[in-house]
Amino acid sequence: MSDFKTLGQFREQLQKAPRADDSARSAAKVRNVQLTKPPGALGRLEELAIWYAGWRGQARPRLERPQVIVFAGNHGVTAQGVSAFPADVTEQMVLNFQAGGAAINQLAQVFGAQMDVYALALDRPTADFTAGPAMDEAEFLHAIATGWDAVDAQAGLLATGEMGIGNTTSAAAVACALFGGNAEDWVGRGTGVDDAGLVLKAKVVRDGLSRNSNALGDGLEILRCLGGRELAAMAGAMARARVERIPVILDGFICCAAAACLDRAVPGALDHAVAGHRSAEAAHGKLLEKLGKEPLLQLDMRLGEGSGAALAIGVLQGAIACHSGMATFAEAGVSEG
Ligand SMILES: O=C(O)c1ccc[n+]([C@@H]2O[C@H](COP(=O)([O-])O)[C@@H](O)[C@H]2O)c1
Ligand SMILES: Cc1cc2nc[nH]c2cc1C
Repeated sequence: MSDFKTLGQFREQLQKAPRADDSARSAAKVRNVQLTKPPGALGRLEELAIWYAGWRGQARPRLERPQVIVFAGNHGVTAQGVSAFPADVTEQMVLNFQAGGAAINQLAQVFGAQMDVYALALDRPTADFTAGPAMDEAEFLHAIATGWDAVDAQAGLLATGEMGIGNTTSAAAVACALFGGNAEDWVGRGTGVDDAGLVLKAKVVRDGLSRNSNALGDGLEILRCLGGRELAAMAGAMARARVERIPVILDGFICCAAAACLDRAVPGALDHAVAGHRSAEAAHGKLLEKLGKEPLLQLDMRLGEGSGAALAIGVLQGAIACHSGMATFAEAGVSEG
């Protein structure tokens, strides 16, 4: 169980988290070149399997017990009309997740993942960040701790997803605070706002940054002041996974904005994470570039919920199955080139 009394304690856990196992990684590399295929013929699957082997500390790993966690939160900033959908949809979708009716339920099931859903104080939206910080420190720490505790320490993989009407505005503000540029560079259509909605979102992001200008020097402060509970919980879950050496697959724009705050707070904090997909949200590609992560999939999805990350579980399963299951040239009696 987490017992963070201060943000400093959380940061400290992340700073002292273990790194990947270099000897398992090296052994996996040696195995990779012996497998019955032309060198490099499995493309990015090869590096993916080696990355996974390093984090799990096994040269010939199996992917067992993948976990998908969906965190839901409500945002005070929705009162400004930044989403194409009403804020009530957050709670309605949580009921849908719990009943098994959402896209993420189907995808988690297809890839054999356990799926957990956490609704964070939906009846108490965060404060509108154009008027002040979205969360106070206690609320923020509580959301981080919820994410931290939600991770199954026995899981072999974590995919983090979210649900929160208004959260593409929050994520755009976070990204703009972290990486600079104009608000227009970071806002997108989210659930489907029109051109006027885009203009409004950019103004809201600008207002949020100027109202919280004293917070912009630190990744965790940016997440507290401009993020939301579901973003904080995703960051908490990713941090816990890092401590447990559980590899992570990142989802869309909102998930990556939360992740970027961790990376800013503790450089290298995302070394155990790969980008599951590039979503259709306008600035997701740019955010992934800032993170130095090449997405595994690009299917024009813009759902959130962890759906892109869940699909990428299948890619990782394929990579690991080949790496660990294939015969070597020597075993199969196949001539090397
Ligand atoms: O994952 C993405 O890149 C993504 C892009 C656009 C929208 N979403 C989802 O849509 C919701 C936020 O959209 P909005 O328009 O209410 O800000 C939230 O529940 C997200 O899961 C997610
Ligand atoms: C229906 C609906 C489902 C979602 N899932 C994630 N974000 C969402 C937003 C809406 C509006």
